[in-house]
Amino acid sequence: MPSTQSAQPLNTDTERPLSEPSIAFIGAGNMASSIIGGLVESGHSPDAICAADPSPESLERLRRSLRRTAPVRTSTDNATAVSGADVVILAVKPQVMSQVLEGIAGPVAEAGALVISIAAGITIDSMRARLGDSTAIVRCMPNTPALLGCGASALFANARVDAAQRGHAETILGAVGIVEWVPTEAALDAITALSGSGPAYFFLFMEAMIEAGCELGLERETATAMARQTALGAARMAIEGDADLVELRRRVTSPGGTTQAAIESFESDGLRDTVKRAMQAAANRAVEMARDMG
Ligand SMILES: NC(=O)C1=CN([C@@H]2O[C@H](COP(=O)(O)OP(=O)(O)OC[C@H]3O[C@@H](n4cnc5c(N)ncnc54)[C@H](O)[C@@H]3O)[C@@H](O)[C@H]2O)C=CC1
Ligand SMILES: O=C(O)[C@@H]1CCC=N1
Repeated sequence: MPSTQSAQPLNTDTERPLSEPSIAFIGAGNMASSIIGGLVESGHSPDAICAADPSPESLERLRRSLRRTAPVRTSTDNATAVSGADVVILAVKPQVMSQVLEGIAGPVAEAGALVISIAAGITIDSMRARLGDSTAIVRCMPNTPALLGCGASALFANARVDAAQRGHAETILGAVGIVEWVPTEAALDAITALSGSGPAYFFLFMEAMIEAGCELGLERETATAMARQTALGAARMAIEGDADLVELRRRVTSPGGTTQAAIESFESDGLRDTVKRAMQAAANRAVEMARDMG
């Protein structure tokens, strides 16, 4: 039988590859749990991951979500988790970010860690002001489908981030979906409005379709099953199909048929403008949240 030993050199203290960064998650809620789950399933050593959260309930939910794999390390103290980490992932709500950064600035500087923030609307400048000018920072906007490994994350790095650290950021977020680097930090506000908040738009559209289906006389259970499967099928065709979105739509739309009647109704009701206004509102809110943080 061939040996299954890792080809990479190992850190003899921990038996994990030297190239594998140790990662501290600050906040162990929904997004952190998704990313940790993806990392562990893609082969990252659980003992190279520590999650800190003051809420024992959050830590317990994280442990339960990882019940099929070896447990990650946990702590109720952020500074303890950060100590010695190569990468620190900030996965707390924007409202507590200021207090969190002040508590970990010392250990982050000491470890020379890369900081990756997934918080909406928290700028690199505001983090740098609390962590120090020399801190390597990546701002990331992921989304909740990360939970199923089909997330979409956009990344922007400050000038302190080196090539190896960019690689770490890509590997970590790549464990739960696709990753795109954006050329400016401002582009992240647009990304937040598109893919960060986007899953909720599709859920809302599906809710509206289910309600309309019920009004047309369907049982709710039937309407729900058909709407869900239609969303899945459309998403898969958009990604895996052989044509662009306009062509895929054209193929459903028989001239003078039912789809044309519906599309004309959407267009005359201003669906495209409705979407533009909603996404503008989301992007504006991201900018406001950044201003509130200062
Ligand atoms: N939910 C979403 O769709 C997305 C969320 N985000 C961002 O991800 C971040 C986290 O969001 P969720 O995971 O949804 O929130 P969540 O509420 O599920 O998790 C936040 C966790 O932070 C913990 N926490 C509170 N104070 C803390 C402190 N001082 N130190 C350490 N942990 C603390 C809470 O106990 C909680 O477990 C937010 O900044 C949000 O803007 C980004 C993209 C999508
Ligand atoms: O609603 C929010 O503020 C966060 C950011 C993107 C998705 N959820």
